[in-house]
Amino acid sequence: MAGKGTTLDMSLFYGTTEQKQAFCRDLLHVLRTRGGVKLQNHPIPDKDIYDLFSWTKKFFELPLETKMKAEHPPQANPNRGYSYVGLENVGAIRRDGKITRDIKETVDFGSATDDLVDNRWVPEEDLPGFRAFMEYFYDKAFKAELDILTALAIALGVDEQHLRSIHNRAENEFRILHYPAIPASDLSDGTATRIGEHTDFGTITLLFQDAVGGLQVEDQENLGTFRDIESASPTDMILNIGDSLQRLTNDTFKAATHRVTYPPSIKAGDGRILPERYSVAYFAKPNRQASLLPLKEFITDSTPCHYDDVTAWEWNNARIAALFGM
Ligand SMILES: O=C(O)CCC(=O)C(=O)O
Ligand SMILES: [Fe+2]
Repeated sequence: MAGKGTTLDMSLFYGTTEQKQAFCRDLLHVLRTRGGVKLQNHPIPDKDIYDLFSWTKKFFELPLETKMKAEHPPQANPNRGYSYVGLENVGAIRRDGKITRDIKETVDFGSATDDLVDNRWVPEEDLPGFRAFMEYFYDKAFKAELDILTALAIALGVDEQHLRSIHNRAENEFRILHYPAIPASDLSDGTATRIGEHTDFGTITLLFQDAVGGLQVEDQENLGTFRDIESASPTDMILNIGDSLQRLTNDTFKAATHRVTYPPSIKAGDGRILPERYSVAYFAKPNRQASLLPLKEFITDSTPCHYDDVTAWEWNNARIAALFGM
């Protein structure tokens, strides 16, 4: 297998025909068994990712009243703008009905050319250059997304053009996250965490994290077992499968449950402070009007269709409403 374990070298995708085939095959294998994969030498330049983290930090370091100028509405839609600690609780979607608070603050963005909802920005003079950089990065991530979708289409033997065409409007969501420093003991009774267990709603998520750690993904071959995903560098791209790809592939891919908790080196009883953590997630989604009915390649006599027909937008809205306790 090319690459080590859960890390793959995406430059192979741009190499010879054999290298490209091997990369696609390995990508499929790791995603199906582990639920997530780390990509190195992917098409987003390292400098852009270092700049992304530096802008992210600058945003969250603004005074609260400045950040609130770009406030996320108190309800799920439109999912745009700044959510202060406590506004959104991913754990609210737990099946047992209990709420676990997420100790995080976030900003959600969409495409700059989205014709349905506008982004919410702090005034340019409060953080000059932030908006231009975020719009630039959104585009870079979109191009990387299309190449990864092509690789998945090749690996799965599905129509590459079709998969790309149902993602061609870039109706994606992009989020920067800051987990403030907190005493490890705050997480010990289960009423609070960094981000509760969940699956993402879209097709694939491209995730970047700093060196703090704490991200865990459920192993697809040992459900209930979560593996720590650590990045050698913030430029590592962590790729997860979301609900929409599970539906489109009729459960060939399962959406990977993940969460963020203590870094591996810190335990609840340590009396230590969890250092602050920054991460960035790019949620690639099908076009809002695209059907999430499984693709024809995944429906056979022995594997009937597992899902009803819903549009990507209907699915997104049903899932996101739960995060705001609606
Ligand atoms: O912070 C992270 O590493 C994960 C964030 C995440 O899972 C999300 O925002 O959906
Ligand atoms: Fe997530």
